[in-house]
Amino acid sequence: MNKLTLNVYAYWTRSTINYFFDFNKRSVTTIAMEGMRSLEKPKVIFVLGGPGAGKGTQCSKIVERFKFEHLSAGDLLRAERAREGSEYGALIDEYIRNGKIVPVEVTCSLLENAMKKSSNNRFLVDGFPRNQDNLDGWNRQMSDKVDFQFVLFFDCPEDVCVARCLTRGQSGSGRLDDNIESLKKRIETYNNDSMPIIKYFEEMGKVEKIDAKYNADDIFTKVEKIFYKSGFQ
Ligand SMILES: Nc1ncnc2c1ncn2[C@@H]1O[C@H](COP(=O)(O)OP(=O)(O)O)[C@@H](O)[C@H]1O
Ligand SMILES: O=c1ccn([C@@H]2O[C@H](COP(=O)(O)OP(=O)(O)O)[C@@H](O)[C@H]2O)c(=O)[nH]1
Repeated sequence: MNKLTLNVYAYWTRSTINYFFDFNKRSVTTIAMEGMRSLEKPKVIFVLGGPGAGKGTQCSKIVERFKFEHLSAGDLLRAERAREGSEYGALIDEYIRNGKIVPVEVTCSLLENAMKKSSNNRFLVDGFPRNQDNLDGWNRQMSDKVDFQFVLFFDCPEDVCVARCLTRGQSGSGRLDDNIESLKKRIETYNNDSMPIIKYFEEMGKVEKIDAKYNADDIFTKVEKIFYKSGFQ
């Protein structure tokens, strides 16, 4: 056997050994972890608060810091409304303009599909559940499939909410409902239909409430503390 053949042989032997070691290392640690993670139910946090309370703004910060996936029920509905051929486009349009809450079958399916598509197992469900129909539908379709954590509630005075939404509308949000007529209806829906849901979770000791009238960075400092306390890194 000449020197070149010997080197090729040695190289091949080393590569083969390395391959099996790497494979075995992956199989005991990574594959087991991947397997365990896929068996775990996804963790879900509901993010609630009035229109313009800052839910979306804080969710973006949480995504960056804690690697959650942000599922805004409102954004999912707006995307479905805009989807060509959607059978729910006109219905969603009518509900959003009037600050009414879309039937849960539509919203819950959009949320479930988005969760199925994701490889993440931590979700911020933003702007849902907003009324008893939402909560009942979620309990029927989703509650067994997820590991619900708590409600993150951004408590914000009405006048601050209205001012923020109007500014958002004037700075080109393109939203049909960031105008004073729709806002009056959204606030009414929030007080009549969404507040009782927040109270229900509060009675279960499942609400983390944050005063949301301050600036976004100060609010996030409080949000961070809640997430650390709840075991998220
Ligand atoms: N803490 C805050 N202070 C002032 N403006 C804010 C704050 N949080 C969000 N905003 C602004 O108010 C508007 C509504 O915020 P957003 O996060 O979209 O609220 P929500 O998702 O609750 O409707 C946006 O234009 C956003 O930039
Ligand atoms: O679960 C949901 C979430 C939103 N919406 C509709 O979408 C609008 C906008 O909701 P979003 O959360 O995007 O905005 P917010 O009012 O909190 O600023 C609401 O007024 C509802 O008409 C709904 O019907 N069901």
